[in-house]
Amino acid sequence: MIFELDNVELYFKNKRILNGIYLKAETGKVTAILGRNGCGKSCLLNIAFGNLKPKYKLVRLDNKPLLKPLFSTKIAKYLPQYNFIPSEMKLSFVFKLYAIDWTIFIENFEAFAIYKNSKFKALSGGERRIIETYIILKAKSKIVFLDEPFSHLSPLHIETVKQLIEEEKKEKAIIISDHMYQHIITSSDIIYLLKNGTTKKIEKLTELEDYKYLSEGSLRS
Ligand SMILES: Nc1ncnc2c1ncn2[C@@H]1O[C@H](COP(=O)(O)OP(=O)(O)OP(=O)(O)O)[C@@H](O)[C@H]1O
Repeated sequence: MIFELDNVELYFKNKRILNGIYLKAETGKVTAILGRNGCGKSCLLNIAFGNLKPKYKLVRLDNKPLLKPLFSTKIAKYLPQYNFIPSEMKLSFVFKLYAIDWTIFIENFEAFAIYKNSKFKALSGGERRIIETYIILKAKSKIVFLDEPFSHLSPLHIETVKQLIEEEKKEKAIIISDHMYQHIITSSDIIYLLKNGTTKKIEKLTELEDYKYLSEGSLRS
């Protein structure tokens, strides 16, 4: 599947946040969006998913315009920055709801075995993030949006999530945004930099320094 987002213009009051956006993601690839705080990455993901209505936008799936919100097609899953699982919900129920195998999850995340009958609120911030990221990555879909999946995770868990992304991308188009640029660089196939409201496709990593997203020499360290 090929997902394209084109011609986006987003304003809040009179402030222009996004203009001249183009983004393409496809099955088998991880497409990343990098950019400074407040540049509009979350807005862009929300627009792509259909949660946020801008002044203009064009979404194409396999070259055909999509005229309804992407979420209504049920082919996409979206991990927001905030927790989306109700705090009173038991983990066993969450896994049943999304038709995800608890046993396989425990093979990857042994320490979570004790939580099967716990409520979501009993977990730490990072543990909640792992559950939500795992569910969004593993649930049935063709397109996955991940807004900051690495934040709050310890290094080993980041590596496990990166492996999951690598496995799931075989059957899905994955679009990811995160500030942990080293992890983005190692786990993505295509990178867009969001700057001054527009996307720039990064052909060489040094462009991240040229466009002042990274300070000079960051890529050498
Ligand atoms: N509902 C809203 N009303 C007004 N302004 C908003 C609203 N949502 C976002 N903004 C503004 O739009 C801009 C982009 O916000 P967004 O959350 O997309 O940034 P971001 O790149 O995801 O930032 P971060 O990396 O810090 O999470 C910011 O200047 C923000 O203040």
